[in-house]
Amino acid sequence: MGSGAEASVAERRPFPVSWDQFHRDCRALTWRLNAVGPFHAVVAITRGGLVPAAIVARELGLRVIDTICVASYAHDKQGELQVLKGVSEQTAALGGGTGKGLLIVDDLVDTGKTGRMVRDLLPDAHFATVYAKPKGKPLVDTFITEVSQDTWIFFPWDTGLSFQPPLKDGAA
Ligand SMILES: O=P(O)(O)OC[C@H]1O[C@H](OP(=O)(O)OP(=O)(O)O)[C@H](O)[C@@H]1O
Ligand code: HPA
Ligand SMILES: [Mg+2]
Repeated sequence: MGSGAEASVAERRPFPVSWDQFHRDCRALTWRLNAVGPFHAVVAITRGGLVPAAIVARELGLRVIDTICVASYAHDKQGELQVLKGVSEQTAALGGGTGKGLLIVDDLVDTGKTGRMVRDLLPDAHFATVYAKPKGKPLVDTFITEVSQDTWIFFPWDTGLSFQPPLKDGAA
């Protein structure tokens, strides 16, 4: 980097997360959220937020779950953020129009662009993510694990088991 250009996935530190680890981190997140709530509903930021939202909602006993559907990254490159769908009128009313008492969940904040957008839509909601990078951290109310900005998190739903060459054969 250094030229201002965004690093590709290959240039970043890989941080692979297993299903087990993700589940544990979501449960840890819920412990913190349980001390902050109660919440009327969970709002998942699609698509990555759907998985932690299901686990958090299960742990908190919440059954009203809505989505804000966004599109931005094409694999690792972030384009213009597009809101494809906002929360329903019913969910908006539960949050008094400003999101008070709503719990927004996403898998991570990176640059904070998505976080800023949801904060603009629902300024009084509580925004929680499982992972946070430094640039996005100020936008999140609660998170579990911070990773460096030059890290790329590989989520279990994006990855699969594959052969790893031994270290002595040149594996990183
Ligand atoms: O802080 P930011 O730089 O905005 O990046 C964080 C967002 O990027 C990823 O979603 P993505 O847009 O890749 O879509 P997906 O959830 O459908 O995978 C991730 O799930 C967050 O929502
Ligand atoms: O580190 C990341 N991993 C997966 N998806 C992402 N979207 C933005 N940053 C990341
Ligand atoms: Mg996402």
